[in-house]
Amino acid sequence: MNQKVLEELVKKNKQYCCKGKNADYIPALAKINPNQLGITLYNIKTNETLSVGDSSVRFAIESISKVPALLLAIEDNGLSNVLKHINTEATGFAFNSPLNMEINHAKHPLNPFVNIGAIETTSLIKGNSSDECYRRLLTFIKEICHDNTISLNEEIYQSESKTGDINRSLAYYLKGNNMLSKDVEGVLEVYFKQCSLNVTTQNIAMMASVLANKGMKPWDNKRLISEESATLVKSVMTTAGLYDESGEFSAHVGIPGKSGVGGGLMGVAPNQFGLGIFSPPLDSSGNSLAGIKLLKDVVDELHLNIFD
Ligand SMILES: NC(=O)CC[C@H](N)C(=O)O
Repeated sequence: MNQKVLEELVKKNKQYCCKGKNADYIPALAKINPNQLGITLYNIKTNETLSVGDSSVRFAIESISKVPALLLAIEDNGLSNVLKHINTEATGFAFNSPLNMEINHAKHPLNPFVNIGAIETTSLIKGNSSDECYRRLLTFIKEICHDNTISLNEEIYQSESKTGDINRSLAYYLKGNNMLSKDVEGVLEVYFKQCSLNVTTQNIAMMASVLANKGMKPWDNKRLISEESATLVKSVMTTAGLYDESGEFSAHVGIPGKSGVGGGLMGVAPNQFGLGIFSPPLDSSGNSLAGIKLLKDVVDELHLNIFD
């Protein structure tokens, strides 16, 4: 694919920005300009980057941070220990639903990519204080995104924290059922901060390229995560990366994906590309509406569907 083809696809899909709605349960996200669409493709074979549209705009990573948090928790504890705390079942429920825990009287959160499982995941990151856990996660995110300038969006963090009572209820549920070993407010501080990091589509494409490249950073060929954890994470992204829209996404787009309510969307084309997309207006499941349409067009154009 060349620049011109990608520009055409962005132009074609820009019309969908007005069909979705910015997240507003985090008030700071409601204020973001909705008329934005950007994409970055990172080719892991040639190390070339292709970017079009609003690809250097910084936006809140939100739930895409659940991927690096899980990867770091696995690096810290080993995969089998993490899986003693969190299952990998696709839940089919909204990302913040308490049903992600309660169904089947589960003894663990059902999935690391819905909020209750993500809070549990964050609690598994090692550190002597919540600040140290956050710093370690930030360092890891800078490394996997190949960008040392990634930092906290203070306004979004304050907004998340002030309005985060559903997440608080999920964390207290975990604590009350002896599933959270750390203090609730400390874990939530790390979780709200990880969601409030400012990233670009370039950053997301780089992170996706490490997963596409079986855990090796394609830009320097050094291993960052184990192949085993890259494989596991891609699989969970395929079944649960887009919450209650994951089945539709897999059926119609056909690559591992992970979304965030800031409008970000990560796509992984194994052994080929890392993809990062940004467009703030969301569909009813909380996923970037124009972002999914654009990703589908790119996947079709490049024949990346893993089920083909
Ligand atoms: N789906 C999302 O991106 C949700 C992340 C957001 N910070 C929340 O916890 O509600």
